[in-house]
Amino acid sequence: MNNKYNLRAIAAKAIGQVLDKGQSLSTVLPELQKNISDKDKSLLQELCFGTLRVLPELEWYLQQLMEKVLTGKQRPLHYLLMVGLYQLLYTRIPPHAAVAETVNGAITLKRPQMKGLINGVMRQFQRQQQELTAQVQTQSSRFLHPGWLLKRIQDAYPEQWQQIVDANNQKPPMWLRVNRQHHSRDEYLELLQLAGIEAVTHEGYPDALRLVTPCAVTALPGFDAGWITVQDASAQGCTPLLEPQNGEIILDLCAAPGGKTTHILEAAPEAQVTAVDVDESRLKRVAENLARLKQQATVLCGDGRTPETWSNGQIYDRILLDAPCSATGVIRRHPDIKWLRRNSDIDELVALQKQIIDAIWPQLKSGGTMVYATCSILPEENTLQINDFIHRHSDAHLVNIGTDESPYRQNLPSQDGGDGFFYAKLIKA
Ligand SMILES: C[S@@+](CC[C@H](N)C(=O)[O-])C[C@H]1O[C@@H](n2cnc3c(N)ncnc32)[C@H](O)[C@@H]1O
Repeated sequence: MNNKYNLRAIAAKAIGQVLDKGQSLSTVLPELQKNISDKDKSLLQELCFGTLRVLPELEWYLQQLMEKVLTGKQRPLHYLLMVGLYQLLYTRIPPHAAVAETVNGAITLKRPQMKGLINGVMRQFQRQQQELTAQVQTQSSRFLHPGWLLKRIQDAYPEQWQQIVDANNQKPPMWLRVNRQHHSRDEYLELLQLAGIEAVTHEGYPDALRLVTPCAVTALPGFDAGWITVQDASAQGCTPLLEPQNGEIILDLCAAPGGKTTHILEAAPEAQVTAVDVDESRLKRVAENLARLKQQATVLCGDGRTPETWSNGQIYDRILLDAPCSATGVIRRHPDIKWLRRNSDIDELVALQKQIIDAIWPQLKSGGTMVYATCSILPEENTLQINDFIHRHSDAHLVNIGTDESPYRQNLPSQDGGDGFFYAKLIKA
């Protein structure tokens, strides 16, 4: 046992902050990861992301194993038990170590008197594991999604919903975007091979490489020098559709943390790019990403609904609007989304997207291109949103980037492919 800290107790705290306080794991984890070793950081991440990924399953086991689930002041121990069961089910940690560390977590959580209970529940689970894991397969909790979201996915994709849910429940692949200012994708693939790192290409995304086994960025050749960026393949689809050209004035609206700003500048280094986002703290990451890639852009804090407050009347040649959305296409990367989002959020997000796209459209020049993108798979935020926009704007012409059936492109998450993502391309008359 580590005397300095107990990782299971830290994971239980993180899960409590997500479920009880509505905070995202990406906000909570950096603070809790301070003062722990790099090796332990990755185990902590695995425990937190993994537990939140399979939460309904763990909840169901605890309901079977305990007469009354722990509430109130004892609630952190409920989360500790979840972390404990997750280890037994989904990690290679030897079961005796998983049990011992979880039991010790009760001391760190200042409930030493509960050690016996934790030990008892964990051991009972071990005894009944086979039976319980078979039974859970007959429960709706096996889909690992909240009921409202499952229903929305089923309604929107009656044929494909099961595939989508399966993909959401997987661990995400790690995709890289090769900076073509330094190397072609195939040159970088060779550098990876020389470093003993296996990767594969994607036929739809010319700059993308998927690592067969995810690894730390520090192990990747030239990460600090900006040779590559970690970015999902689908997110890499925006820039080729935007077709940025050197010398053009381009707006990247809703830009933080800058994944697409930097891609635009890799494709058109002489473009004048303005990156705007409403969230000041997220904008710091845009500046950091630009610095790592040695790129220049104007970075502004502003609300997309009120461009008159920050744009100075500027008219743009091209606009990328990567709209705030439900993030239902990236659940495998952020499993906490399933427990942070509410059904009522969707209507609010649809209203916000509508306000932003309506407000920014007048800032696009005649003949200019706008790409509207989301990492959502819900039609309300995507096809229906843009259909509605086109009906209200006679000067908006849709470019067919999809199929004979639909002019849009809707990617669904897939195990070896990209995240769920939507793109629409509009030209202004
Ligand atoms: C999908 S994320 C953007 C990801 C980013 N484009 C990238 O590639 O790294 C959506 C962003 O919209 C921003 N946002 C939300 N509401 C906004 C608003 N009213 N005006 C401008 N930005 C907003 C959020 O702060 C968030 O950073």
